Amino acid sequence: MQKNIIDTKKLEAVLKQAHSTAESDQSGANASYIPALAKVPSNLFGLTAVTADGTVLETGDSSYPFAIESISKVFSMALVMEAVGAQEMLKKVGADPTGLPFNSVMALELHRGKPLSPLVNAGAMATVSLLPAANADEKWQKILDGYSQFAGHSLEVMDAVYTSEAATNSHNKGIAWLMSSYGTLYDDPDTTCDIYTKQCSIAITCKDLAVMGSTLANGGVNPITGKAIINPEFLPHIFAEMTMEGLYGASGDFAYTVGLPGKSGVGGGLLAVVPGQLALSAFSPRLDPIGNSVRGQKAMRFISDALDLSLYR
Ligand SMILES: NC(=O)CC[C@H](N)C(=O)O
Repeated sequence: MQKNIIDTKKLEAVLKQAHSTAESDQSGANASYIPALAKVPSNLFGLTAVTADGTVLETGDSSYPFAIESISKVFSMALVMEAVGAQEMLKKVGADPTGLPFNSVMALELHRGKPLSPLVNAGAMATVSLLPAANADEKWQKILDGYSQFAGHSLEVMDAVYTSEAATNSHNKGIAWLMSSYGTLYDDPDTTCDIYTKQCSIAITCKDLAVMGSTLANGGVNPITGKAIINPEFLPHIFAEMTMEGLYGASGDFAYTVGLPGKSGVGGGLLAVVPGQLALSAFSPRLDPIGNSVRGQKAMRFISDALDLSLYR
């Protein structure tokens, strides 16, 4: 694929400026509906950029492990498209914003159980349910291996987060069962919700996240390991969906101000991708009311402005 590699000296300087600009913002709060996430030190803040030719630039707390949470939805979407194709994803899960919170039951009710997007909880569980596997263990292994390939090394579940989330995920279980009642979930609801919960509990660092994103930026080839992880034909669908629903009710705001496909997680992670060029990641646990990292969004806005990265220019 055509690469247009950015000036890394400039990128490094901008990353540092973005960090010091966004750092003063102490607004927002850790996610508290998952008790383990409430305990993460709120003041942590890391930023990383990985270019499509594998240069890694980091600043702040970029090697602190945190839970991937909803950013996982992007990588499960990729793995499942690889297995069942883009048309099947579109037909069974959808590709539209819900206009409602990420765990909205009403969004499902309004569309006869169709989740609309693989990037909301319902759609992410539908996505997991579509992954072909002989049993739950094999399915989980496929997901964990797939994410590890994106990151370029073996990833692991954060047990404290998984235990905490599994003990408090009755709302997600309800969503899985509701989809099952509509015929829009394609595997056992409890098993599917459990695998989804586990995928959300995978530990990553800011650097891991930017490497995972750079694999998307680099035509599906991990620029660090050189391994082809995903067929490039799926990338435009992933980027489109990240743009439409990656930050839920703030996706439009993010497209308007940053102009890049993005994805947030309630663990405080945020990913943005410049196709063909680089991926940017942020980690800062304080979230806005929608569930997106406050400093992460601020930093991405700063970097996009400074380097003129919006895809809509
Ligand atoms: N937006 C998020 O990161 C939500 C993920 C979280 N695991 C949940 O299901 O609620």
